Amino acid sequence: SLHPTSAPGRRLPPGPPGLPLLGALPLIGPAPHTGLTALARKYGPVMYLRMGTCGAVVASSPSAARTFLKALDARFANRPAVASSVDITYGSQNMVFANYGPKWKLMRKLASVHLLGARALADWARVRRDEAGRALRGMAEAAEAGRPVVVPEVLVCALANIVGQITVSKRVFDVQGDESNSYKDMIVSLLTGVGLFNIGDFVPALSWLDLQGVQAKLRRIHNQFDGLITKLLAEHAATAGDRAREGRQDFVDRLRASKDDDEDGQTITEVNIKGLIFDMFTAGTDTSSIIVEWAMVEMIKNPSIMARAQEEMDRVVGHDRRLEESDIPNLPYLQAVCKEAMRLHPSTPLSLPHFSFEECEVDGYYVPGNTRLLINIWAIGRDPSAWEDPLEFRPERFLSGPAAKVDPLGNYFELIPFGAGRRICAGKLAGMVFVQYFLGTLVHAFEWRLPDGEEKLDMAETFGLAMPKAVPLRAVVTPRLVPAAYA
Ligand code: HEM
Repeated sequence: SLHPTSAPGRRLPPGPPGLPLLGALPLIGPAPHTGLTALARKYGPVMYLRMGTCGAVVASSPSAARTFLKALDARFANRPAVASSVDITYGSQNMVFANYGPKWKLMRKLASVHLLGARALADWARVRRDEAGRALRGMAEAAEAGRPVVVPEVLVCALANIVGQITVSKRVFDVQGDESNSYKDMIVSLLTGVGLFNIGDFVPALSWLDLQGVQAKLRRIHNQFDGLITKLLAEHAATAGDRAREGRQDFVDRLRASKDDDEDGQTITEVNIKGLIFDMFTAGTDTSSIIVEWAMVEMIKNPSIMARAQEEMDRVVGHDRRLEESDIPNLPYLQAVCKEAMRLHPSTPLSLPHFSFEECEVDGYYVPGNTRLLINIWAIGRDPSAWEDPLEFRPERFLSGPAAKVDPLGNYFELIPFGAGRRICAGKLAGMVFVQYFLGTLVHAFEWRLPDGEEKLDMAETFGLAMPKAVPLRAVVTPRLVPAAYA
């Protein structure tokens, strides 16, 4: 049998019985993070679910996450082979879906050295500042014209332009002429595609129920996205001379230059380069935007939190200039708001799926080989035994008391928006900067209110891989700084 429950001494972790063919899938429901949270209340923080042909363990408490992402980290450091990874990520030749091995290690190292590590991040601060400035100008224009701003659109545009510039020296949302729309469309369908294909990662039931439609969409998105990357790379090659003259290398230039740097006999291929560009656009834009959007929603809902954040900024930054990244260390309340948004609204509520090829023992239970691991980051952030009044948005909890020492970077298992262990988010430092800098900039530069007649905030979540607000936040903004700060 695929599930050797009856073997002596092989007791699986507790879990729901489920149906013969689908296993526990029908019990999870359309919003898997909440469905799995409800199941964990019944079966405990380490659960085993039979799902079709492949079982899954689900970790739903800080200590269960520690068990899997610390003690058993290496064993579970692979990714399951799912339709999405095969169809959309060049057969898992990117970083996000690569199994734990020397090629993954090399891609992670190169991404850290050239793009995402602390030094590389400091190198391209200018790009972030420039894009934040453009976003501010666009919003100030909307304010003048009496138009509401759509927060996730502003953010995704800025973040995709940042990622485009640092990877291939291109502002993907700002191409002149006819090309502009097709770039935009491709990026947008790519981003919605992320949600789409990842439903299948976690809940094969959904792709099982709509198998044909999903597969067809996946292939369409892959072709569109591959077309975009191919085009970006062709333009990149055509402009290589200009960049060489200006001494300005982007990520792809640096990857190409490192091609002879074999590590364990590994070489970065052209397909790996495409896969890495794919990773940066998909993993690097929506994730940060979602957290900033939810933080804005919570602050508009709780005016006293908005007021306290603005007070702090007015004291530290003033009204004569816009907020800079160098101000962030002096803005502890802003930092606390970001942590609280990451706790209640983690952008990937079930992280990314991990996978173990080999069997192992967990807390005296037997976990078979070829098992997926799901970490319910969403449930962990709301765990009542780890958090006081877990459902309340209260940034103050990070200023004093037991949570004051907690950071979200994988060191404290009660707050792991980026995951933890060796597969922790490769862009966690970039994600922190994006969230703090863009949220800070938006809150410092404008007063916020909901459009007339739309004063009721809809808090519904959508679930794909990522968890955006179901209804994008639209708001009316009024500048609160001197005009020169928006120039
Ligand atoms: C606040 C923003 C972000 C959040 C909350 C976030 C969250 C996550 C999570 C939960 C994972 C899965 C960890 C695991 O498998 O255990 C992940 C993986 C990853 N993230 Fe992020 N992320 C963010 C921003 C970024 C950015 C800005 C980039 C790059 C530009 C990025 C690149 C990646 C990559 C490449 C992986 C795969 C790592 C691997 O498989 O080894 N992320 N992220």
